[in-house]
Amino acid sequence: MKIFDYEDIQLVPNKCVVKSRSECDTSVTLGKHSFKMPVVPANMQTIIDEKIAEWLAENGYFYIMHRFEEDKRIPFIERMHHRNLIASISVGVKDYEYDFVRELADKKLLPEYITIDIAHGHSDAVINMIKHIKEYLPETFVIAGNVGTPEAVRELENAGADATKVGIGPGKVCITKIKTGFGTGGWQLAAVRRCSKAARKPIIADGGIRTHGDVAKSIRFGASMVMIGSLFAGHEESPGETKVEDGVVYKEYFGSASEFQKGEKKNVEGKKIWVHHKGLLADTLVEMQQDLQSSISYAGGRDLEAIRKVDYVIVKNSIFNGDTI
Ligand SMILES: NC(=O)C1=CN([C@@H]2O[C@H](COP(=O)(O)OP(=O)(O)OC[C@H]3O[C@@H](n4cnc5c(N)ncnc54)[C@H](OP(=O)(O)O)[C@@H]3O)[C@@H](O)[C@H]2O)C=CC1
Ligand SMILES: Nc1nc2c(ncn2[C@@H]2O[C@H](COP(=O)(O)O)[C@@H](O)[C@H]2O)c(=O)[nH]1
Repeated sequence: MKIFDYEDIQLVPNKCVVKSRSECDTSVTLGKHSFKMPVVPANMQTIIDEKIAEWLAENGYFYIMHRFEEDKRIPFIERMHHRNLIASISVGVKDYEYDFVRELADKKLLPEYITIDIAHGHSDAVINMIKHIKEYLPETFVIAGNVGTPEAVRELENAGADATKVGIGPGKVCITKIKTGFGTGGWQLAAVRRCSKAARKPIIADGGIRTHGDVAKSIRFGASMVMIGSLFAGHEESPGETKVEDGVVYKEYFGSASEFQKGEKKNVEGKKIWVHHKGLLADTLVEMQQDLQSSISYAGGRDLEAIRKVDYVIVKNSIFNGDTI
């Protein structure tokens, strides 16, 4: 098994076939809908809120609303549908989530996307929830995760998942790899590759993206979509606290399994960091899209398909993907 991570890989350029990078098409289709870019902000409370979700949907980006304000989910779906926007929400696997899915069906509120958002997705808990959603909301596109192995991808797909999310422990505010010794931290890109070879449906690479070039690398190794937390943290619009130290503005970014999210110190597998204020999210998205257009031109093509076929070299290996403890 070849083991590597984002920082270990360089993609090898091909002859350019476009006159301008602006000709390169970064759009992607997931389920019945197409989006501007194969990128989705992480469904975390310091990355997305309803305002950002609405803005992303209005502007042609994929989004997944987090699941940490449970009571707001139904009014959110109603508001999005009232405006003819896609509703994309998250659920957990606790008993009350089964009732929630039934309530959606009873009210004929059919979200276009539901993401089952659990740390260890290769479990009967997730398999049963996939089947439950498919029974009550058969038209909804179900994203299930998180997993880190081909076996898990196949099992969740067989249970009815329309896409699986790959990444156990590569996240910037993740401490799973340190606290449990398990996961894809340090070899996330190789795990994406292994999983995508087994997959019959789309894979979402989740966690460990540290540069815009990592999006192209994820696509090269089989991802259809890339979930990103830290690169989207710290923007003007980002939810969460702001602090100023020595004239420098910081914003908080915390893990969904951190004490800050959970409100208690139980099974903590996430931490909080302060990131530099980065300006407007819209500007970062534009820059990311331009960089991806450039990646497509280096791949010698006009759309994302070109990236999937490029050669690559492994330049080094490190287990922390640029992170420190
Ligand atoms: N991608 C990643 O690497 C990780 C992501 N996270 C994020 O943190 C949030 C909280 O996740 P999670 O704790 O799963 O959600 P929940 O708190 O909803 O717990 C999920 C359920 O699964 C049970 N469970 C059994 N084994 C595990 C395990 N190893 N890890 C987690 N739950 C387990 C839990 O019981 P009990 O609590 O009693 O064990 C609980 O009933 C999610 O948003 C998730 O995406 C968290 C860690 C890793
Ligand atoms: N182990 C943990 N992983 C977490 C936690 N909260 C979120 N996450 C995962 O991280 C990615 C974002 O990664 P990034 O490198 O882009 O910042 C996110 O989508 C989750 O899968 C957590 O508390 N612990």
